[in-house]
Amino acid sequence: MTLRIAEIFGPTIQGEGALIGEPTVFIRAGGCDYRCSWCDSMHAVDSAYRHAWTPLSDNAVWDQVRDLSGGRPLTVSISGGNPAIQDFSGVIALGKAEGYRFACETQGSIAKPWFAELDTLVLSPKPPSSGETVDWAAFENCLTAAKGCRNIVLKIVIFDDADYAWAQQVAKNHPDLPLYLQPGNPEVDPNQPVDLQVTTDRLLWLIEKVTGDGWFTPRVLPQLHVLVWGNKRGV
Ligand SMILES: C[S@@+](CC[C@H](N)C(=O)[O-])C[C@H]1O[C@@H](n2cnc3c(N)ncnc32)[C@H](O)[C@@H]1O
Ligand SMILES: Nc1nc2[nH]cc(C(=O)O)c2c(=O)[nH]1
Ligand code: SF4
Ligand SMILES: [Mg+2]
Repeated sequence: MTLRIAEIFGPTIQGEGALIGEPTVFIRAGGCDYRCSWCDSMHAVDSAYRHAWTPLSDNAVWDQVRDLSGGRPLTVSISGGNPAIQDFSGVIALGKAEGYRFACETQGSIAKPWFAELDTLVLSPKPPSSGETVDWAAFENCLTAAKGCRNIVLKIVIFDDADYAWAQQVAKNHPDLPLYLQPGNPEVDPNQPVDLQVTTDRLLWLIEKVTGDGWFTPRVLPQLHVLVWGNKRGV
């Protein structure tokens, strides 16, 4: 299988959601079926960056991950773009044979059989502020495809009150999925510093919404990598 890869980097720490803080190597797939207005990874989405996406075989991808991790098994995070456009089953098989674990981040718009091979599937359906509309039938197909994956979680980005209300409805419809909320980052230019006060104010706003409403099921987390590195790429 030949994969279109925007970047492979690490080891770093997983900055978001269920595996926050866990050492990981990222594989960022090139290409996405969405165009979220606030996407922080447009270099893996917009076809203007296509020239920088490298066609790599499963083995070539795996060799890079092994080199970056020094051959010591860790959790590999497959993100993008939408990695579900492509077939990562070969890479996952190569890694599992060497004792590595796999997590994948996807918006839940395309289901793939290889979801069942993952240790963690992060489904991140997009709220109204993204400008995208969720196809809930496709989302359900992702859940079905992932049967066998022990850790399926929801991660929702919240920019405003409408996103927050939407997340509450999603939580109601999926009470069995652990839910992680993260404030949206409005500053996504990799060449501009992030204002940490703005970042923590948005986190505080979200924490106060959740606690004020007595909504005690989600976990509220910052993007740890943004606090540490801002919008720097490759971390
Ligand atoms: C870049 S996306 C790639 C994977 C997949 N396309 C998805 O959206 O889940 C990885 C995660 O970053 C989140 N994200 C993207 N832009 C963001 C922003 N400006 N602020 C906060 N989270 C953001 C997405 O919602 C998603 O949970
Ligand atoms: N450290 C770190 N954590 C992340 N969690 C999700 C990321 C992503 O862009 O998919 C990401 C990323 O790019 N870096
Ligand atoms: S689905 Fe993910 S990668 Fe695609 S545009 Fe939205 S945030 Fe960016
Ligand atoms: Mg990111």
